Amino acid sequence: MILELRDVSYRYRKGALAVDGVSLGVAAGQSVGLVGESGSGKSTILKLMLGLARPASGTVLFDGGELPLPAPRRFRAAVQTVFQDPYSSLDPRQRVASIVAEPLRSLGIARGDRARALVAASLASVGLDADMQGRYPHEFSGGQRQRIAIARATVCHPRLLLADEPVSALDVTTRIQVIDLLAELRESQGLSILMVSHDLSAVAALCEQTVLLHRGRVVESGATAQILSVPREEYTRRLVEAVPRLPAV
Ligand SMILES: Nc1ncnc2c1ncn2[C@@H]1O[C@H](COP(=O)(O)OP(=O)(O)OP(=O)(O)O)[C@@H](O)[C@H]1O
Repeated sequence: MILELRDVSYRYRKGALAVDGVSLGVAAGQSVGLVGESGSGKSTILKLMLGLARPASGTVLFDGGELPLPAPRRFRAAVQTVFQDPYSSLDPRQRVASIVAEPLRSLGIARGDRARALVAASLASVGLDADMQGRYPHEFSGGQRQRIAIARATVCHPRLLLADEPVSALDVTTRIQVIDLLAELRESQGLSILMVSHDLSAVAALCEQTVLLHRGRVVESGATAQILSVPREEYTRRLVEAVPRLPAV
């Protein structure tokens, strides 16, 4: 496993358990969807996986060893993130080239010509022209902004991408394009993906494995196709029924 939670629990101050004995992991080459209704604990699990919160009990493992906090550089080079809102996640004062180069700078991976070449390659891999590098985020649509965010997250060739509702803020057509792009990067770069979503159809289109959360607990996990075709839990059935039209898995 690249990243794994083992029997992890977490409680916000004065609150009930937001994450209650959760075990899940992403192995090399795997794509996992983390699905659940609002408040089920998805964001908290992402924080725990990123080393941004310390579990009350249980262990977060990176490459089989306990993840030290703060997360070390080798973790940050291996695990990158894409967030839901492509409008707030890109610094409006920076040009695209500088935004995409950020992980190369902060992780000390590359500078100068080498960095420029990596940025150009990363933009090409998400379908953006090299001449867009000098522009600012406000000049782009939501879908293009999410492509820029994905270029930034993959410029340092991470092994695992944690995507937090990456298509929820996009319209339906753009959603499909961004999911297709993530699937393409998974194939071409051998990228593992953990996608958090409340939308089972997005998960069905990208993730072979699904983990279903309800009130901080895992209620189902396994092959996505299996979970969608034979939902065992009433909660899963409700989520499946809430999806208007599922693409073929
Ligand atoms: N900062 C916080 N302080 C106290 N309680 C919190 C905090 N953040 C989340 N919670 C609680 O923890 C539980 C899990 O929330 P979490 O945000 O992880 O769920 P989620 O599945 O990501 O929801 P959403 O889809 O709405 O983002 C909820 O009961 C929530 O109210």
